[in-house]
Amino acid sequence: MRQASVEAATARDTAAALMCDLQFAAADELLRGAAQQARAADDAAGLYLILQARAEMLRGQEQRVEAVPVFLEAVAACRRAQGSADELGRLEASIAFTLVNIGLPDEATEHAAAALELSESMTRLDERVRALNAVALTNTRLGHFSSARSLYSQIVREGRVARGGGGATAGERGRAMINLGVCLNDEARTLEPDDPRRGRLLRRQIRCNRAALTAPLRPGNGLAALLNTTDALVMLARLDDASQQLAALERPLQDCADTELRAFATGLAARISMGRGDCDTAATLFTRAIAQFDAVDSQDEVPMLLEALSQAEEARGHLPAALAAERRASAMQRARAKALAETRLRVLEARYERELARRSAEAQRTMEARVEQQRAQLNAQTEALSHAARTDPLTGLGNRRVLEEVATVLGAPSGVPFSVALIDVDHFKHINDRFSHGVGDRVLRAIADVLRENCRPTDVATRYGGEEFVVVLPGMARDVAERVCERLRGRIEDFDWASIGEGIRATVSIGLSGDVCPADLTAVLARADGCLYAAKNAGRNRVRTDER
Ligand SMILES: Nc1nc2c(ncn2[C@@H]2O[C@H](COP(=O)(O)OP(=O)(O)OP(=O)(O)O)[C@@H](O)[C@H]2O)c(=O)[nH]1
Repeated sequence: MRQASVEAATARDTAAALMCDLQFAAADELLRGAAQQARAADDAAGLYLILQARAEMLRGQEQRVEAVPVFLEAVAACRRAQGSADELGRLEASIAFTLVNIGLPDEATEHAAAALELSESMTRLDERVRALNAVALTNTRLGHFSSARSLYSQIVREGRVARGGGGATAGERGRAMINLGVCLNDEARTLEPDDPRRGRLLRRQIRCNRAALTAPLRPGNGLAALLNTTDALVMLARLDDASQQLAALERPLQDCADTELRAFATGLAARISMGRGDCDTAATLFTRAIAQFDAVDSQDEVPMLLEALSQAEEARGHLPAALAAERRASAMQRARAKALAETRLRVLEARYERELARRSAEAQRTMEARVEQQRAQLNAQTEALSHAARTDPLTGLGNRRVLEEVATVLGAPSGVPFSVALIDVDHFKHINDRFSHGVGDRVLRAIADVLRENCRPTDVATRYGGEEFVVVLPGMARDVAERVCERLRGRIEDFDWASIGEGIRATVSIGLSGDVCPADLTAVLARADGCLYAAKNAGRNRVRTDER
């Protein structure tokens, strides 16, 4: 993960402190502002930090639908900031949990799949187990019971391996066992009462919840596990066992602050009475359970309880009450379907918006990459053209243009003396005429190689034209330059000319103009040319310098 800005980290910490003081509105405002700044500064890592904090806060505040777009943007920012598999997996799992809990398991599928894939490379076992839990829960809600069951078994196994590895993983393991119980119960509900698999699933559910109680659970989760067991006993028509278990839970339930759990227990007691044919008590208890759920505005169980109440009222001959319960159940179901459709629409809008943002960012990146590629091509072409324009194609040495550039640099009053050697191949016309123009070319290339190999990196050897070369020797006094020229001449004379062709021999004459500082290169070359003329006149294959 890239480094988040200090501002983003500070905003996140300040918001966390505000949340601790239950100042959620202030925390939300702070996080929104900080997110805006991180977006403007293109600080993906900071944006991820802030959005994750805000999404978790909204989720904690039961504002699950509002949390979805924030989570979606957080995961995009986390990807851009090259977040780790643990970080990304946590976010994907959170999105899946959130979508499942708002009743949209279909929408959760994509995120569950991402969490599953990331779980392979997650290094934190608690995060990995949490991600697998999210995937299994999504599968349960989609009715993919068998894959959910095998995932839960995997989580329980991994949790057991990591038993020494900390409470967080053990907690996830306990939660996985409870969720497995829910999964078994959901599957049992899809089967006919006389299906033998139903009994097997419910008995396994009971075993599973009892096993969950051996894991370190939050108090509410322990009670939920026991109530789920009671639920399975009721479904198995083991009413006495169910009743006994419920009686044992009476005290802990009274002490428990969770009204929903108490309402759930009342509903179970109602179903036990109903199973025993005591419709009067059942009707009273169903009505109480509904009131308890209504008191905490918890709607999930109510339509089912209303339908059960309607049956109880009908059985006791209270038809208007039966009808009223049925009407409210169907009104609630309609309202729930409508709310769900609206929620789905909002989630889809949020995803669509994110997709648009992703595409436009992608298009921008593609465009930038293309521009960059074209720029690189252009630079390479310019470089190649400039190299070609400055290079003699036959020998690969610099050409006259390079010499002109050197002249401009050396013409500046830098105080650095330099020497210039004008080198001319002796009787080159004769070589061409006797051996061919091709051999002449090879002789020129060989001389260029000798010059290249025997000059310092700071010296500039160029082909001046035809069979003439110029070597500029910066910072070199005449007497030293003369020795260098003598060496060059000797190396050329001693070159293995027979390697080019039988009978070939080539020498050069060199005119040297030395200790020039600063000077006009044209004038210097004219002086060197005078020296060259002298060398030729003196019999060739020799060096002549000026001012001697
Ligand atoms: N093979 C070949 N010959 C070239 C090239 N450029 C110039 N020449 C030839 O080089 C020869 C130069 O001849 P001259 O100027 O008469 O001088 P020279 O024969 O070297 O005699 P001196 O300089 O007096 O020793 C000409 O015949 C040109 O055609 C080239 O790129 N390749």
